[in-house]
Amino acid sequence: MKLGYRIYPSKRYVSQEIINAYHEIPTSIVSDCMERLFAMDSKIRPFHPKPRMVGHALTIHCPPGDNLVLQKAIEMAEPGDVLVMNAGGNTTQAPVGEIVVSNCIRKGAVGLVIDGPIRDSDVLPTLSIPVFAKGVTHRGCYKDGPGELNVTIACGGVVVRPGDLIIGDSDGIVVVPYEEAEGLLPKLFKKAELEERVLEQIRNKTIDRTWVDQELRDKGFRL
Ligand SMILES: O=C([O-])CC(=O)C(=O)O
Repeated sequence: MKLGYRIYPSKRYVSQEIINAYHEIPTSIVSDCMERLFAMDSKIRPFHPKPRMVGHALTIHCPPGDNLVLQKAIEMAEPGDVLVMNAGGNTTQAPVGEIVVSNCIRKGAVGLVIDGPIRDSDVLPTLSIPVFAKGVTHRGCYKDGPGELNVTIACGGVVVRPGDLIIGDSDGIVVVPYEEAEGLLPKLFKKAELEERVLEQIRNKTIDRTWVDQELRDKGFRL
């Protein structure tokens, strides 16, 4: 297929059980458990009061200032998809507003992530799915193309492939490679339990903090 005009179906979906399990875990823990290498740019922020989101990536690659193939992506979207769009990092034209998000809701998508801005910023927080984006502008996009769907993209400094797991909350977005989604779960739950134990020890004042001085000494500090 001709570069710049590739449109592929996505056939990779993790199970609903895996999606449900990720709903229990904050992005901070997922990110820590992947060595903090899969975090999207923190400039991509939620524009929604309840931004918790877990779904499989439907990837979109549009030229800056254009959203023609995003319109096609909406019609290809399956329930549970997160539409993830490389908009070229352009923050002067918004590919996504109330009409796009309402159409995504019609298709059962669970969220959108754009390395560009939104518009209709008063309305988007009132809709039923979150949008993560880099800012706001009233200026809209053209619909001329070209563009690509379900190809490997970069978004917010992370590689995203069709079907990768996209997890979002108030802290931002983390991407779990499709092949790792199930295998990572035990590590995530173990870390979540560990953090809960530490917080309990802080609350009941039994926390052991001797490791701080030990770590400093190991690094050559003279205390
Ligand atoms: O359709 C578009 O170009 C984006 C937009 O304005 C909307 O979603 O409301």
